[in-house]
Amino acid sequence: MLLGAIADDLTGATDLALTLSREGMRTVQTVGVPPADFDFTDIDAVVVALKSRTIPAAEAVALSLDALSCLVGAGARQIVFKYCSTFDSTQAGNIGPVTEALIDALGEDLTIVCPAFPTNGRTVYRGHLFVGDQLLSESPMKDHPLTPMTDSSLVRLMQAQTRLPVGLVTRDTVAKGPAAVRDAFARARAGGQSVVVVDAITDDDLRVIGEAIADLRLITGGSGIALGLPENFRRSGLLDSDAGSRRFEAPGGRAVMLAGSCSTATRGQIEAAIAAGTPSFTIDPLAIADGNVSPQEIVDRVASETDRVPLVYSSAEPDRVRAAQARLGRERAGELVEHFLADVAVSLRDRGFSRFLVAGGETSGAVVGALGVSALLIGPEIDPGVPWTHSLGDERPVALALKSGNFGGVDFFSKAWKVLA
Ligand SMILES: Nc1ncnc2c1ncn2[C@@H]1O[C@H](COP(=O)(O)OP(=O)(O)O)[C@@H](O)[C@H]1O
Ligand SMILES: O=C(O)[C@@H](O)C(=O)COP(=O)(O)O
Repeated sequence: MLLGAIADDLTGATDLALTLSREGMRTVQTVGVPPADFDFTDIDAVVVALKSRTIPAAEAVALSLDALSCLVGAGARQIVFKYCSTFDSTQAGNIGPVTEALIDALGEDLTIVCPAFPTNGRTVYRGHLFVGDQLLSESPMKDHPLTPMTDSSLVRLMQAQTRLPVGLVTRDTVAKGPAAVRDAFARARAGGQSVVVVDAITDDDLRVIGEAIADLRLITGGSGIALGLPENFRRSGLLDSDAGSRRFEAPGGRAVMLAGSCSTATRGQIEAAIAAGTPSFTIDPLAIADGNVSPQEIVDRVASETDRVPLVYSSAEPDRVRAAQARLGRERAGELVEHFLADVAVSLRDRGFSRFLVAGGETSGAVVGALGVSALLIGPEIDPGVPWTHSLGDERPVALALKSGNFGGVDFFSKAWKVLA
């Protein structure tokens, strides 16, 4: 085992695991901290998926430290703390507190912050995070149900969450190459900074940074920051370039799509799927709270759709989300939907469904947790950042496409099934 990663949500973990496997590392994703008897043989990278993005900071720290000690115990030479490419967090955390705990535990004096993922339009320039052509704070992320992002300055966002002094390495330096970036790190250290935001607007920038961070034991960022890491291990003779990946065999069986993401991208994908004739069932947190809809009722309706892959969704536009939250509270509204969709998934699996497409990071965490999946093998990419996966070590294996809310083209809900066919 060379590289260990701790991801703050499930879809984020899958995104990172896809990058690492595409760059030639034999990668396994675990759901939660692997058990003591987990077999790390023939694995180059392990990505531990937590559900720690929006839980209380102290719990996120404790879980992340557990994951760290497991990964370091298994031999990981480098640790990546993976968070969202849109820096999803609140002033209380959890990116700052977790980074601080990991840097302390590893006894390191410097780490970087780099959520850039240029392929999906996330770029960092002069420390400001862009989503496509918009600043983060002007992007649809300003209306996220759990982590509305209202600032775009990564230095300010990070500094609000940590007592560690935060600095910045700008694109001008990155453009000069890895040695210049390493010099900038040395200057940051000398100036007492232990966290530096690093600009990146292209994959080439990420590969330059990747080379410059070869000796950092802790790296924090989005999946893009992992682009250049496998090459470091190859260069130092630790990673076998011929290591074959394990065969991906998705179980056959009935399929369903479950969406709890309210992102603009997911809502567009739902609209396109419905327009194309997908049987769909919408659920609403207020209806769940009032007992006006039950998982069993939805399961019966889904099971009766035998011609096309049905879609169950709670996704709604910001006004409706705000109305539900005003009555139920932000957390309860989210939990009601997550539990509902998780119950639907479990009942469908009991009825023989074995292929699940889930939209939304928190939603995926809830569904996969309820299905009792403990590890995932990464399969073919559907769209950037989203692969098919299948469960490992399960008596009733399932195929899972776990879509980050913001990812995927407008035809994602039909393309996914073509990729699996
Ligand atoms: N109609 C709704 N009203 C309020 N909250 C909702 C609604 N639908 C879904 N949610 C909640 O919004 C959150 C969406 O987060 P997540 O699943 O991570 O999606 P994304 O990947 O887009 O961030 C979940 O907690 C989900 O349960
Ligand atoms: O980095 C990203 O954007 C994703 O990998 C990610 O973390 C997804 O989170 P959700 O949007 O909550 O699914």
